[in-house]
Amino acid sequence: MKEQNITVALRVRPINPREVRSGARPIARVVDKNLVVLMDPNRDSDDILRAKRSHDHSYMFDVAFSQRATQRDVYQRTSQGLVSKVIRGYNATVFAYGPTGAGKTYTMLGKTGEPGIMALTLSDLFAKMEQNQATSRYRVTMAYLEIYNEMVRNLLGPSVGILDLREDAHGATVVSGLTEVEVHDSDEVMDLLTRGNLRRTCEPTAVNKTSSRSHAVLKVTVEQQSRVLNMCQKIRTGVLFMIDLAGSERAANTGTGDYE
Ligand SMILES: Nc1ncnc2c1ncn2[C@@H]1O[C@H](COP(=O)(O)OP(=O)(O)OP(=O)(O)O)[C@@H](O)[C@H]1O
Repeated sequence: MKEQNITVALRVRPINPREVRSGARPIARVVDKNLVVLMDPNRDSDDILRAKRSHDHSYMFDVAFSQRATQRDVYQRTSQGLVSKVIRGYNATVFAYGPTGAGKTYTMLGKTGEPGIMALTLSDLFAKMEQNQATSRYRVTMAYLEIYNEMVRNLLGPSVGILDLREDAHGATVVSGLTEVEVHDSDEVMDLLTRGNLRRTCEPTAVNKTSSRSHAVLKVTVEQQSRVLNMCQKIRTGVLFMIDLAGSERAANTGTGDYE
């Protein structure tokens, strides 16, 4: 894929048994890796009078995934390239949005045996740092928070308190009191993510019985310093944000595509 600063990807999730029972059928078709056709749900090939009035719509993305795409396919073609950049001191953000039940949490977090983008990214990050151990020294910290009803909550702290947004001395917005934990391998990260997720605010919606009602933000900070003795050697810091936004029920019901 051509080098660019923003990649927009679309993933079509498989239709679920409940939708099949209610008479739904897939209308999104991924054509040619980055073109998605939304077929007119009212299209009826037997109805000759209306055949010419079908309102299919085509949309282009940087990359599009069909319902057959695996978690690793999605990771490799969206986020894998960011790992070496974050290690070199660049900042990057990966976020998922879409209506409730679209598959954001599945894509970002995954489930047992099907790890999502967060776990796959961190696992590669640690593997890459291991390869560079001889020449570089690293320190990795992570923080995990949720935003629910306009309130910021710490998902890794000893207790789930409400945190304040403040400005630091350089005018940057910071979350005051956010727990930053130093991590040493991807197992440790997975353990913290799992514990943090148990604290997330969940509530069933009409279309998703395991709906996460909050935005979850994972912040991973990588500090890198050369082992070659050089007094002028600066520490390079790269920050990776991975965000699972809460999906709007209104968007799911109306197909407006907006989100809360
Ligand atoms: N690509 C997929 N393959 C298999 N199952 C999927 C896929 N995408 C989503 N699902 C399943 O669909 C259901 C809804 O997905 P998920 O909870 O990720 O939606 P969401 O977009 O995060 O919704 P919300 O905004 O309500 O939290 C879950 O049971 C999830 O496991």
